[in-house]
Amino acid sequence: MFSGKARAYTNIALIKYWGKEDQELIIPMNNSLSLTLDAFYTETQVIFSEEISEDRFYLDNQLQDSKATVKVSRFLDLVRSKAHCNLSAVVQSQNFVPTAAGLASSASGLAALAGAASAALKLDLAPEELSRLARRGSGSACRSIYGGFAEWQKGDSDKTSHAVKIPSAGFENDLSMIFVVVNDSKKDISSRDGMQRTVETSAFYPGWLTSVPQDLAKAKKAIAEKDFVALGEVTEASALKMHGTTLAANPPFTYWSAESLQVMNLVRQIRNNGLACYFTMDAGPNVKILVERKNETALLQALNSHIATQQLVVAHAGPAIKILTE
Ligand SMILES: O=C(O)C[C@@](O)(CF)CCOP(=O)(O)OP(=O)(O)O
Repeated sequence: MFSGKARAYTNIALIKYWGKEDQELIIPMNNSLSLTLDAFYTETQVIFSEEISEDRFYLDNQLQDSKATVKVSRFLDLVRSKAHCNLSAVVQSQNFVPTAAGLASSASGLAALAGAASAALKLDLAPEELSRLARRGSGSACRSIYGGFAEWQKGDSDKTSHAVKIPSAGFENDLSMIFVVVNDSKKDISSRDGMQRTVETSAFYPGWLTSVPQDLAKAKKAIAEKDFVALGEVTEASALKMHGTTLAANPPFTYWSAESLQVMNLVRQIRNNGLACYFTMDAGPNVKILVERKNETALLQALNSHIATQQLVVAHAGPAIKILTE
């Protein structure tokens, strides 16, 4: 019996990953840059044993259906082949999110799975190798191996496509990210499906792709110079351009709801009133607001005086993945 456990934190991209060059290997079309956060994480335990006849996957103590289990099994096959092991496993994943409103991310889940499974089989992977493995589970998961700021270098092969930590002299500790949980009933299009449709059909996609390198350079310069306004501006621009591509997809779609737009407009209004804050958006209606930690309370007050219904969740910079001893 071989057991391993890991805790991995979610990350939010400031320069977005949106589109794959290789679906199977999950090689992206562009580099991306993220901030790992402390508010949401996943703890996963993996037990390989001769006693287990087939892979089983429990999420928050619920046995998952065959569709979800197959995805986990395919990922475990990667780990088993690296370890020359053919044992089946039980996977127990627990999402620690302050609200059930769909904030759990595949990034923390797949990163924790990669950490736990490789630890169980004593693969002893270096962070870069663990990032490569997590990438095979979900692209953004490769960034959750690191704490603080991480850059996913797209590379052009399984070996060269992984994230690296961005040196930041602790700038991440000057930041807060506030999640405005916008409850939206309509079924989201998964990021995997959304980006595939966009790459294949959107007239705006090439424009997005050509804009990423300079945005990435701006973001890295802003981090190096601890320039919050520059980082916020390029973060908001990256999100708007990424989401702009979905409007020109066929069929067109958007992840934004009416409430999302209201919150984005409120962020602009608060910023125009003199409080530096910037939003970003991913594959859902929730709005994430980047603010300097010293202005966190002022921003929460401004938000609370305008939006009563939504939930606000405050996050700060989070740590690297942690392999937990049994
Ligand atoms: O996180 C970002 O850079 C931007 C997004 O969140 C925008 F929605 C995409 C994340 O995509 P992911 O879930 O990693 O896709 P997978 O590789 O198909 O599993």
